[in-house]
Amino acid sequence: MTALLTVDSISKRFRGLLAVDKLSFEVPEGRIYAVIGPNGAGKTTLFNMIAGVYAPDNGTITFDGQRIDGLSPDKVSRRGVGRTFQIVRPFPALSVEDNVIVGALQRRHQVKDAQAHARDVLRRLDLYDKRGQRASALTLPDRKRLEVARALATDPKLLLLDEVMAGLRPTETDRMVSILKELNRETGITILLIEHVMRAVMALAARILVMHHGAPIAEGLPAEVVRDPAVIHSYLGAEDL
Ligand SMILES: Nc1ncnc2c1ncn2[C@@H]1O[C@H](COP(=O)(O)OP(=O)(O)OP(=O)(O)O)[C@@H](O)[C@H]1O
Repeated sequence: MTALLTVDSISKRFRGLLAVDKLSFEVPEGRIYAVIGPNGAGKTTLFNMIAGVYAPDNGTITFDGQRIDGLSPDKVSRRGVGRTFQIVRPFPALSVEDNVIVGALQRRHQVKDAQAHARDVLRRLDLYDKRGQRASALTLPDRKRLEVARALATDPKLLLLDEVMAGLRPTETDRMVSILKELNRETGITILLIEHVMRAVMALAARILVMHHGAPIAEGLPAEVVRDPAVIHSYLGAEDL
C-alpha cells in the first residue's frame, strides 16, 4: 500500500532536550494510524512538525509525494493536512455552523458553497441539529466533534487528531469512534491520531506507533504492539490489556 505520509529520521531539540529523536514511520493512504506513548514522549512535537508549527532540525517529511517539512502551517493545510488541537479552540462567539464555514472557506470562495459543505460536514459529525448554537454553549463531547468538523471542512487528505477522546465518557468515546470509522470507510480519508484512550485506539487503528523519550519503541499491528514487553513496561501496564 502506498504511503501518504513518510516521516524519515526527523529530530527536534528544545534547548537541551531532545523531544523527537530520529523518528521514522509511514502512514499508508486510506488507513487510520495511531501514535501512543507516555506524557512527554514527543507526540505533540511530532504533530507540530508535520503541521508546520516547527521545522524539524533534521530529517524529512513527505506528504502526497512532496516534501512539507519547514513549510508554514497555512501552506501545509493547503496541501491537504487538517488538524485538531489538544486544547479545543473554536471561535466561541460564532455559531457552530459559522465555525465550520471558516474552515470550508479555505478552498471555496462563495459563502453559499462553503455553507453547503459545512452542513455536509456537520451531518457527518452529528452536529447538524446544533448548527445554530454558539460554540461556547456546547458540551465537551460536542466541542470535540466541532473541532474535528472544523478540520474536516478544509477538505484534508490527511486528518491529524490530537487527543480527541480526552475527557470523554465511554459512551461518547464509542460515538466518536464510530463517526471516525464511518468517515474513513466512506470517504477514504487517512487519519493520524495521537491518543491515550486505548479503548479508542484498539477500535480504530490499523497500525500503532509507540513513542518513548522521542523515539519509537514499537510499531505494528495493534494486537502485536500491546503485547510487546517494552510497551507494557514503559506505557501500558497490565490493566490496559
Ligand atoms: N516549545 C517547547 N519548548 C520547550 N520544550 C518543549 C516544547 N514543546 C515540548 N517540549 C518538551 O518536549 C517534550 C515532548 O513534549 P510533547 O508535548 O511533544 O510530548 P507529548 O508526547 O505530546 O506529551 P502529552 O501526552 O503530555 O501531550 C517534553 O519534555 C516537553 O516538555
